[in-house]
Amino acid sequence: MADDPEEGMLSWDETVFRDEHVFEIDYVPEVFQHRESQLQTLQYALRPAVRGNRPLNVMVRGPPGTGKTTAVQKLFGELGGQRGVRTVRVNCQVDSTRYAVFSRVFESIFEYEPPASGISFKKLFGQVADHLVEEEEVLVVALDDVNYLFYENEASDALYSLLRAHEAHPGAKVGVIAISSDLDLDVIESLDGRVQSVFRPEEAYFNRYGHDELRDILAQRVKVGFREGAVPSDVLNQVTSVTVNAGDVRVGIDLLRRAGLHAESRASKTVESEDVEAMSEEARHIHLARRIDGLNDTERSLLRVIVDHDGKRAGDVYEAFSDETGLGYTRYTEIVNKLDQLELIDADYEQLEGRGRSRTLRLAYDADAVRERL
Ligand SMILES: Nc1ncnc2c1ncn2[C@@H]1O[C@H](COP(=O)(O)OP(=O)(O)OP(=O)(O)O)[C@@H](O)[C@H]1O
Repeated sequence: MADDPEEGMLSWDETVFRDEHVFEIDYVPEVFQHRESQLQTLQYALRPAVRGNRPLNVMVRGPPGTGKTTAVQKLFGELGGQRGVRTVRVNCQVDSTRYAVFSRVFESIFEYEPPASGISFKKLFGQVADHLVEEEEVLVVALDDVNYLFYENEASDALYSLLRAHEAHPGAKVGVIAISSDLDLDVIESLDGRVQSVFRPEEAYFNRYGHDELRDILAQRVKVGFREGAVPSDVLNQVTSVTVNAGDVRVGIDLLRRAGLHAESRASKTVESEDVEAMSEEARHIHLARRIDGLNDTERSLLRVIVDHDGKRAGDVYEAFSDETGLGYTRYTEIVNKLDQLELIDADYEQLEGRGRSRTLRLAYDADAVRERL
């Protein structure tokens, strides 16, 4: 058999994976290590809900891919089983207005979507609150990626309504977990004074994982996701290094999956260093892909225009943008600011000779990499 050229090769129906699903974004890992203190803070804050009382609010912060969403999902998984507690996670990247946030809560409670138009916010809010009071349910809302509510200038209104629900509707008990991955955004400071006075949250900070923590997490994913022996330890080390540099577990998880598929395309039973190398570039761009996915058509149009006018002055870019979309300067500036906050572009002021200050718009990524994902 030693001479068999087929040895070590995959046949067409074989795979290096045991369970490929564990590499998908909606997978909630069974083993969740290295977040004990953050989980404790969340548990402490939410415990009153189990006893029928209003929980403490929590501000969860930390860079992308540090387990914030997963921690909340894990706790919600446990809490959701308790009578009298309703948990709702809202992805503010998708639902980025107060109305959309409450629609999501409504949908979770009544199991159908509220009519898209024709129902006022007040009514929507009233129905949610009445339900909580009548059913004696405590509501815990996680506003995931809450930074997007700030970009749309909806954060103060949304939080105000949630936090003061009990004033308009006595007996309604609502707690909020606000999750932000935008470290430049001072959430509390950016809220209106009227909201600041009622939002004094507990804080849970999710720092970046260190090298060894990342290796543990990725090793665990390899264990459940790959067949035994398919990922040798030096390959795992290589994936860990790429992940440490990116600082986001997602990069490592995505890289493992892609490297596995690449190995399969070579009909190899094991993932090798060359598979990781071939796929590293793609995995590093995972943030870029995610950020672009969250943009609407107009925002994409502007990004496309900037790709073609990389490094030009804001005024010149505006002309091209307005030719294409017919939109005005105010809307244009709002979108520029959003793309800047998302770190897709750098919009920095520069002193121009004799003309005062002007902003220059530069892509934060390689133009081809952006174009491919638009
Ligand atoms: N301690 C951990 N153990 C196992 N998997 C983890 C751990 N931390 C993060 N992950 C995984 O990393 C990925 C990203 O985690 P998660 O979505 O929770 O991060 P996040 O901090 O909410 O990111 P973002 O701010 O970008 O939304 C998920 O696939 C998650 O399963």
